[in-house]
Amino acid sequence: MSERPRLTVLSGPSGVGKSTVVAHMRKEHPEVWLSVSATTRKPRPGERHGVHYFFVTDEEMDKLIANGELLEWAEFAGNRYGTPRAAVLERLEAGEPVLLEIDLQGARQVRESMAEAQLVFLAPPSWEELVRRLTGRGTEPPEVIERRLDAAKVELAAEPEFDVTLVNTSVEDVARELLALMDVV
Ligand SMILES: Nc1nc2c(ncn2[C@@H]2O[C@H](COP(=O)(O)OP(=O)(O)O)[C@@H](O)[C@H]2O)c(=O)[nH]1
Ligand SMILES: Nc1ncnc2c1ncn2[C@@H]1O[C@H](COP(=O)(O)OP(=O)(O)O)[C@@H](O)[C@H]1O
Repeated sequence: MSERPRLTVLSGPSGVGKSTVVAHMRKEHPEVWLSVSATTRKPRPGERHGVHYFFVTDEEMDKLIANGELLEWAEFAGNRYGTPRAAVLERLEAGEPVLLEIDLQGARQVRESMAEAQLVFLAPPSWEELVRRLTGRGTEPPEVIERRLDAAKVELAAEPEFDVTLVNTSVEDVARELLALMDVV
């Protein structure tokens, strides 16, 4: 039996390329299960309920938290995000690799509650490139970008807390490295 951790957390600043890397990886390995988070953020064009996120109201999020239905949750740049607990535990019990794409505060909570989790930090090649990617994505207005860049400074400083750092220069390379860390290939 594999000794590798089965729960992998991918974190990194907004705009570094987490979603892009995960989408690339799952195109070739659809068997890799990614947890779908609940969020109070409004959907971006093209985002679908139940696929990218479960888009919930503030009241619904209050209930999920109060009922202990989230494995972890955090407020990020003015919205709340959380990982539904039941689906993750089901997959882990079935022995399947599980991937969470969550922020630094969430990663810290997972480390506390699941010591066997593997924490992976996705870093940008440079600060300038991070700004370029976040701005170039064109999904947020300037004041939201500013807020996310402030959060990015805190997240970049926390990189040493992670087990592994991958630098997102090439999406293909990072996707391959992540699969290897998850013991999928
Ligand atoms: N703690 C926590 N963070 C999450 C969760 N889902 C998403 N996030 C993080 O929230 C941050 C903002 O996500 P999002 O609004 O989709 O922006 P994007 O990452 O720039 O595309 C990112 O760092 C996500 O990884 C979750 O369930 N829990
Ligand atoms: N390795 C890369 N090289 C160049 N651009 C990238 C790379 N990875 C992602 N991007 C681009 O950067 C932007 C932010 O990526 P995204 O996956 O939305 O980031 P995140 O999920 O971390 O917020 C997108 O426009 C994406 O196409």
